[in-house]
Amino acid sequence: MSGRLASDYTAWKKLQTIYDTEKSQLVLKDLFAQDADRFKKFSKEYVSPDDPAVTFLLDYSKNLITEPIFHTLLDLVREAGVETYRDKMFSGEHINTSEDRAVLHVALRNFDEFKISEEGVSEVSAVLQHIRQFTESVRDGSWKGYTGKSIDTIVNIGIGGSDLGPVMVTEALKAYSKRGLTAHFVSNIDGTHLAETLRVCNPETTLFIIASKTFTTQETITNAESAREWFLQSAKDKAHVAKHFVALSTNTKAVTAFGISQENMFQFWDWVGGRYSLWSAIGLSIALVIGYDNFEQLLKGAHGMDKHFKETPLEKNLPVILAVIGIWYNDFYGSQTQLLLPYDQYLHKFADYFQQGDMESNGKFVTKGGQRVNYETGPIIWGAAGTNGQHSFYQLIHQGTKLIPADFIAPATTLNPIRDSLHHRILLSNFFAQPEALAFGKTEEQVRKELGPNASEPLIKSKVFEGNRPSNSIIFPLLTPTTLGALIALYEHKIFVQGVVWGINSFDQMGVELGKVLAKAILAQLGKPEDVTGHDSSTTGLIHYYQKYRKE
Ligand SMILES: O=P(O)(O)OC[C@H]1O[C@H](O)[C@@H](O)[C@@H](O)[C@@H]1O
Repeated sequence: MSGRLASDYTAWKKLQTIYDTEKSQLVLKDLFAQDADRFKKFSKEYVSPDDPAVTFLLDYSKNLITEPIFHTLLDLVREAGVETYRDKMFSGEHINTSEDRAVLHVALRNFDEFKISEEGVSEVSAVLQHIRQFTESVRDGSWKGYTGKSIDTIVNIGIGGSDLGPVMVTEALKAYSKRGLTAHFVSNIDGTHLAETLRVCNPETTLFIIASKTFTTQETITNAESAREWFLQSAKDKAHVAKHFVALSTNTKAVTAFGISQENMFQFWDWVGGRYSLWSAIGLSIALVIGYDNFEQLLKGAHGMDKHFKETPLEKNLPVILAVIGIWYNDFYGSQTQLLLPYDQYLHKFADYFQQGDMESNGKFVTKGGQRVNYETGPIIWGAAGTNGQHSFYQLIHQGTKLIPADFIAPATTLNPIRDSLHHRILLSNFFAQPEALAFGKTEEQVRKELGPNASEPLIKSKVFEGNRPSNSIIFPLLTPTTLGALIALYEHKIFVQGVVWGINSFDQMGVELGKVLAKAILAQLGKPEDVTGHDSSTTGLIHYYQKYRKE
């Protein structure tokens, strides 16, 4: 975030030379054969500084690295000033320079430990209390709807950062959720999303949570207005809106203009980025579903990781380790993508969540200093829950032509030990087998032996696995709110470290603007063909085609 080009750093140049000269020797099979201690050297156990029960193991030994490479990568982190920028973030400096804002999601889960003086920080605990009171009254049934019935359904209306975190976490912590309270999430402007949700809602017992940092996002405001219209068809009296609509926002004026009173508004601040906001009032739906105490555990788990990130030397600092390994593939091996593969059905939205978290943060081609980078920045994030991915895209990661680094993530024990944990043992056997297969493959010689002398040459070749495909493995005892908090914060800080090394601003999102502006202009032209002006022939042709069929 110094704004310097990463490729100008001495360590970067050194890494390039190492890559050019040593690449052919970086063979996992040999690296493991040469060093019996490789796993010991390249794995670390995280134990939360706050709670020894929050722990996981990161095994990064199946990466195309040696000790000198690892240390040169850490030199790069040092040279880029990551430690200084980390401390600036924690102290509330305005490191989001393009928007002149602090970046303080760590203040939302701080519980008064780090001293941060920024406007709003002192209000965090009051908002948490507000969340506690409100969630308790909804969950114990004392919050009543307009006909005196308790709430049994919540609908979070929000998009991007005001949707993805709550969706991911409520799915991940479903086992901790209150039965009898159903949560829906409406994000898409496509009327289908709202219509299909409202079909299963009862206006007397439904609470709408309008989640929008800016309270100006077209999708969210339109969905919220339509939900209010639907609600009033039954409730009739506008005064009833207060019992069924609450807002999560930084924009008090727009919230009150919408008709939601200030006491039903849960505040947050401009130093909370949308994709880092699940820890703020945006997490209200999470607290409603899993209860306030579990929500607080989630925050505490993240806080433990914040402390680890802030206080641990670089060579033992887990977000730093993940970040540098990612940089090694992204910038020297030319890998375009990064897989996130949780072997846990509860984490099936983890990759979706970090698509925004990582790609909106680090998908930038200009440094903070305004220079076009001459290297790759943020990777494409994708993934699916194991074992589903194995029956879908794993063919390509095993035998395709691309190098795709993968993070495998799994709990050692399951929250659903059906048939004496048989399912879980099968799941974990796959979690252990896949990184092994990727790393060590299967040689032509092995295939020949297996198939016998009559096998055809093409068949033999098609069954060879070249191996040498890298991965990290993360294994933790059980998926709990605290462990989940720590895992999310681990990846958040990894994104931070990479952004600093690449010299970009990980905390703005200018790239989502242009499409929005064009859509607004086009919306005004959709009526008549003669109104469609100022576009290329392709866009004009597409709109004209639509106009032949439009009914409304
Ligand atoms: O919460 P809001 O203000 O509705 O924004 C929703 C989303 O809008 C845009 O896509 C971006 O700015 C995202 O970062 C943000 O999360």
